[in-house]
Amino acid sequence: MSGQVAPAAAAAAGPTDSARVVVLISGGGSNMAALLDAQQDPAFGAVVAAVGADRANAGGLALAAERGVPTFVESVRDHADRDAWDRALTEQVRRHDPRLVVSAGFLKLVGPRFLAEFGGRYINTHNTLLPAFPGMHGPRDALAYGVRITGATVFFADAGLDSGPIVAQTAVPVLDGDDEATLTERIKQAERTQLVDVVGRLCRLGWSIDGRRVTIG
Ligand SMILES: Nc1nc2c(c(=O)[nH]1)N[C@@H](CN(C=O)c1ccc(C(=O)N[C@@H](CCC(=O)O)C(=O)O)cc1)CN2
Ligand SMILES: NCC(=O)N[C@@H]1O[C@H](COP(=O)([O-])[O-])[C@@H](O)[C@H]1O
Repeated sequence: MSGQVAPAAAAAAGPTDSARVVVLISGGGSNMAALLDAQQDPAFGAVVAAVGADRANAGGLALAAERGVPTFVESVRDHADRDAWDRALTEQVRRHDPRLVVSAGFLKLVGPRFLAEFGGRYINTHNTLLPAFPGMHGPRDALAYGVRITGATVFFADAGLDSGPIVAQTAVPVLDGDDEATLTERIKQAERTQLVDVVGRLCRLGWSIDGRRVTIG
């Protein structure tokens, strides 16, 4: 994965100059909500153009709609096969002409058609310090292993599972007495701060990817 994406307008003076971002979710969308809060500042440099989900009961959809953000749902079960779903998701996202696609708790692996169009400008936030503990249950797996430090990772997604080039990481301690819920929530606090920072910098300054090396600006 290599390539370069230019910054948004030199001085993103407001929403009309901000980079368009599509956010993909499957659940409550607290990371998505943090981006909606951040974009209230015109200097943020990004605006959430749409929020998509793989299921209609994703709680974040209602939250986005309440704030006037267009939403869409593409469920795998509504399509003949996974490739048809991949095509449909790609078309839905394309409609919103994003500079950047962000997934946060989006519980589907996107396929080759999506990556052909958005690879290199599709980031995901994951609630562990990759490459440790990829997949659906990061905090649970970290707790079970007994690590003392975990955290969250933002990376450019590729065809693998949580294996793409890393943009940023933030460390979070595992405390005595933690269970999956307390650790997951502590990670989320740091994760949201990191995601807002990374999305803002990517959109304001642009980025380049050379192999596994990501450079912002
Ligand atoms: N091509 C890629 N797509 C996605 C990636 C990625 O790295 N490459 N990251 C995920 C997010 N993610 C962890 O951060 C993740 C999401 C989903 C799964 C998974 O096993 N999903 C199953 C179905 C699970 C379900 O619906 O309950 C599946 O896709 O069949 C693992 C990791 C976002 N997409
Ligand atoms: N690897 C998949 C996965 O578990 N992702 C995790 O889902 C949460 C979504 O929270 P949110 O819906 O409150 O933003 C996030 O913490 C994210 O790291």
